[in-house]
Amino acid sequence: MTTQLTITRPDDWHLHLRDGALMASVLPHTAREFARAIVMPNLKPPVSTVEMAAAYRERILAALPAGSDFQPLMTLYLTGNLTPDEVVKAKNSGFVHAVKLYPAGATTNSEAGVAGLDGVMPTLEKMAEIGLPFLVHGEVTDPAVDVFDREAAFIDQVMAPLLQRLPTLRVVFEHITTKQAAQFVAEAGANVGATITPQHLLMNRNALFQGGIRPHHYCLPVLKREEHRQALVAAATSGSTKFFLGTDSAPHALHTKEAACGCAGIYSAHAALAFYAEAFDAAGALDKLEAFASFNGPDFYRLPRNSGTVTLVKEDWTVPASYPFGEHNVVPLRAGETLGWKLL
Ligand SMILES: NC(=O)N[C@@H](CC(=O)O)C(=O)O
Ligand SMILES: [Zn+2]
Ligand SMILES: [Zn+2]
Repeated sequence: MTTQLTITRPDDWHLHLRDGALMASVLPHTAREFARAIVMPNLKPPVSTVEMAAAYRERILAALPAGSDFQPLMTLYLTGNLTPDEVVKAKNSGFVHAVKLYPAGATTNSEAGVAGLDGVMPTLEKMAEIGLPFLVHGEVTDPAVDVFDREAAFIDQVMAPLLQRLPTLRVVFEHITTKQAAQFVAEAGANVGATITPQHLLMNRNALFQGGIRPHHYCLPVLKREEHRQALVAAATSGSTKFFLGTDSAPHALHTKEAACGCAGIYSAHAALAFYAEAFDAAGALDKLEAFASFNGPDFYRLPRNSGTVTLVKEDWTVPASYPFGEHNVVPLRAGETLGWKLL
């Protein structure tokens, strides 16, 4: 039985850091586990220009714990105003690594997103030309589509037509949650990859209603049936280079989760690698964790792999009931429960 695992220093390819005092509270968790992270731009107002991304990056760097060499990799929020010139500027900046699609109304702070892709085709064409990755929250927003079917519908209605139109566009299908998405990505060209979160590897939708309603298990895309969880585990542990680590750690203050209309987002940054180790261990695939966590992401983004290592040990520890989050608190995934893996 494996009791200790040393891997190349990993990165988180999908992270919400928020801003200000909230960011300062959660940033140390990510900086302890990861060398770099793709920082999502869904602030209010959204990070929609290179100038805004530069300023946000400076705020993150200023909030890092002393001695940390963590590097935030910035992204731009796709609004109807993002021009082809601005994506060229982004690519040339060296610190903006992608553009993010939030279909309007699909998720937290998506109001500024686009309703469809027709109006932004010149911008997407420019991205395909210069090789700037397009990160996609892949859910349709049509209220007539069942919430559990919105990702599968997105593949047929948006993702497949987009790639037919722009076959060389580099696309990351973010936080995939279904067997349809796993299969689509596996069968697509080398320009298409996907991130997978810890919660979608560890839980199915029963976790939303385990003995009562569980707001801290609610995220978007919402947890799916067990068959989908199994397909995601199979994809992550398959050895395919198309799938990589992206926690989608998305902190919300306790009172906004435990509410009549609670926010979507699961906080996992406090124990991200422990969660992935648990999922890969359960699948008997710990030997596949390093490529998923530390190689496939940088290779897709055409960035160097990290040097240095981190070590995980099979050792019980108890997750706190909450962590400070600015002047509030955030309830982490598995709050008050025991985890079997620990980052040294
Ligand atoms: N995943 C979530 O449930 N929430 C994310 C937004 C997102 O990634 O869709 C957030 O910013 O809170
Ligand atoms: Zn999303
Ligand atoms: Zn996200």
